[in-house]
Amino acid sequence: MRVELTGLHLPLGGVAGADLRVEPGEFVGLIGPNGSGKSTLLRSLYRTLRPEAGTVLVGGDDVWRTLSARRSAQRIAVVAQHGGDGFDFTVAELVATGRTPHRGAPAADRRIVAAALERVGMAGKADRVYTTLSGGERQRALLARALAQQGGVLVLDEPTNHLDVHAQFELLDLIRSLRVTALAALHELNLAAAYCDRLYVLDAGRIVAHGAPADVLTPDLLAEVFGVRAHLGVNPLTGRPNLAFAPLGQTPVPLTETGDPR
Ligand SMILES: Nc1ncnc2c1ncn2[C@@H]1O[C@H](COP(=O)(O)OP(=O)(O)OP(=O)(O)O)[C@@H](O)[C@H]1O
Repeated sequence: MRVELTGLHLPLGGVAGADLRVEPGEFVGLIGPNGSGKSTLLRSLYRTLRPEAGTVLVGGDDVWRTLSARRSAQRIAVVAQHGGDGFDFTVAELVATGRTPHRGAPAADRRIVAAALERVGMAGKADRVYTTLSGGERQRALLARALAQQGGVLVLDEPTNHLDVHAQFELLDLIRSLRVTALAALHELNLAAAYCDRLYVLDAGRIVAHGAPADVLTPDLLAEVFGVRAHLGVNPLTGRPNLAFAPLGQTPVPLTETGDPR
């Protein structure tokens, strides 16, 4: 299912004139500094912040003008930051809320919820109260709810928050394996480079670059947008782009021809 945001102006976050497209089955990362408008832009996609201008198409239909809230929730599942806070639901109850847009048969819904919990490795914690989970367990429960929703599009707002390094890989591997259309706001640029097919860079509400990670994550762009010095290399373990960072202005360490410090 394709996602197309065109000429998007939002009442918050300074998002002005944003164009963004996610092709069916693509995993696209949205990166940018704190406060650049990533969450705000995602909210317009999952129908919680109405655009002032522009269109949000999912599967060819306008989320705001054509689809009802229920129809759009059948297509778009969300793993938002703090998505389950404030509810004393058990994990199974929380995940079952992912079935709300479908109004399916209860027995079938229970099977879908159980399968989603199994998929994220949370089957053993189905009866725990959500608010008693660790940060990483909460992220898995929220992903299970999104899986249970069975939309063709997955929107994720910093899904690797609170996860240890192994759990980060596991979660992003899982998302890739779903082969859904996915758009994720990510802070960890090396994870974005390793997992995303393409990246969009937001700076003060404007999309300033997009493309393949190795084309986008240039030292010049990272200096301008994030205010850091960066070295773009290759992760010797994965062959994917790999960044090393230093504060702008710090004296560079002299390197040998192989890129090692002298
Ligand atoms: N409800 C709101 N009321 C007022 N300002 C808001 C609201 N929501 C967001 N903003 C502002 O819009 C800007 C963009 O916020 P947003 O949360 O989209 O940024 P972000 O790129 O996701 O940031 P972070 O990386 O820190 O999560 C910020 O300056 C924020 O304070």
